[in-house]
Amino acid sequence: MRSVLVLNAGSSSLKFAVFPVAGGLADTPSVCGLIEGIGTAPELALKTAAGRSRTALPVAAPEPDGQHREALVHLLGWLGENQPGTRIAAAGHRVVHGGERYGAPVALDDGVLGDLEALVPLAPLHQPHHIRAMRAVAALMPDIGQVACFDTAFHRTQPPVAQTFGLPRAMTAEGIRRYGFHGLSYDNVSRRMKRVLGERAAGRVVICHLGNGSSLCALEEGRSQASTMGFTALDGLLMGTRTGTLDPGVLLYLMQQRGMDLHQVERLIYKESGLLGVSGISQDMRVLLASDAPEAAEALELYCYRIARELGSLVAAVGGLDAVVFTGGIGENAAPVRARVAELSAWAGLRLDADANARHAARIDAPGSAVAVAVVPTDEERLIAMYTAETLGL
Ligand SMILES: Nc1ncnc2c1ncn2[C@@H]1O[C@H](COP(=O)(O)OP(=O)(O)O)[C@@H](O)[C@H]1O
Ligand SMILES: CC(=O)OP(=O)(O)O
Ligand SMILES: [Mg+2]
Repeated sequence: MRSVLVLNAGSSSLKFAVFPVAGGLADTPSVCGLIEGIGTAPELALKTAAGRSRTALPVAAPEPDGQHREALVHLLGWLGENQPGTRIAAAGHRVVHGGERYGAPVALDDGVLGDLEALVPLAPLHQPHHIRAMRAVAALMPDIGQVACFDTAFHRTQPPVAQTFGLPRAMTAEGIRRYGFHGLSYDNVSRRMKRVLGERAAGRVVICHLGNGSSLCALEEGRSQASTMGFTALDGLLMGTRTGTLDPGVLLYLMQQRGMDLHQVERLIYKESGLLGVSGISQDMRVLLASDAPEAAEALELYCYRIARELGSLVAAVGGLDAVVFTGGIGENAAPVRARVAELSAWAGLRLDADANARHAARIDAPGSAVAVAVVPTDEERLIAMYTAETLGL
């Protein structure tokens, strides 16, 4: 069956989903999963109608480009053997940074690839891996079309005041401004939240995308008005390994007084901080929630406190609050995080139904809560498949 292959390539993982397109785009993928541990001990984890499985993958190439290509070769080989009817007609990619130029999905060519490469310094944790996956697909399946779908695109509707730093205006004109990320997730959730929120979906809504990377987005009439992430995916909330908002004076201090160089600072703020750095235990929310260590509790409290403070800032940006939506691996699954954020945001009118929250129900606000609170699982892959099929006219 003609299908779209959706790829979301990260530093050590390749998430994928295959959506049949014959007779219209399927709602659910025929198969999805991820290859994780690329660079260490790669494993293919799959979800199909038949159930779940995990298989270790032999990978020989020493360098990351080669390993990503091998991971893709394994995936395509596996699809050929186990989903024999599947014919990949196109590939759609999640791309974290689209810069100033890309406000909508785009068919890939050498010019676009060059532009995306120029944005690598703005998203070092993500962008190089997307480009590797695109090159690997081009080498292995030269005849299929590829589409890049951008995390930044959804935020184009923000007013200039929400996009501007207090820098000299020439720098703003050069594109040094707030872009915002997780846009594919916000786009997808905003399309589906009406079912759960009714009329409030068109009001002032804050979506909390809480995953390994975490951010908030304030929407009005389903359009992005402000977000906690800025020029890069470092800004805003505390994350798995990223600091979130940090007084820039700390960076000057570390470089001037401690002699840290650029690479050390980059590693510190992207990879060694956040939940991992504060707890000293793990970046994984499941591990922290299960831990009795006071350091884990401190990291959790800081994570929730930062969300609640930023939520207050977004309420100010849109002048009120009608609904809050939780999504992402943490937002969808970590009831204690939702409970604590709601408790700290009681002033804004949030009150949770403890049982509904514990069950991860679609609506978790208590009767009489001034603000509606919902849990809406995000599905970035389905949206990428849709944009890919639309862009290529499949
Ligand atoms: N059942 C769960 N309870 C609590 N946290 C969870 C659960 N499942 C996943 N998570 C957390 O979700 C986070 C990953 O979120 P995800 O959206 O998959 O991240 P990303 O897409 O950025 O890799 C991890 O911190 C993980 O611990
Ligand atoms: C933009 C971003 O932070 O993405 P992720 O959550 O996948 O790391
Ligand atoms: Mg994610």
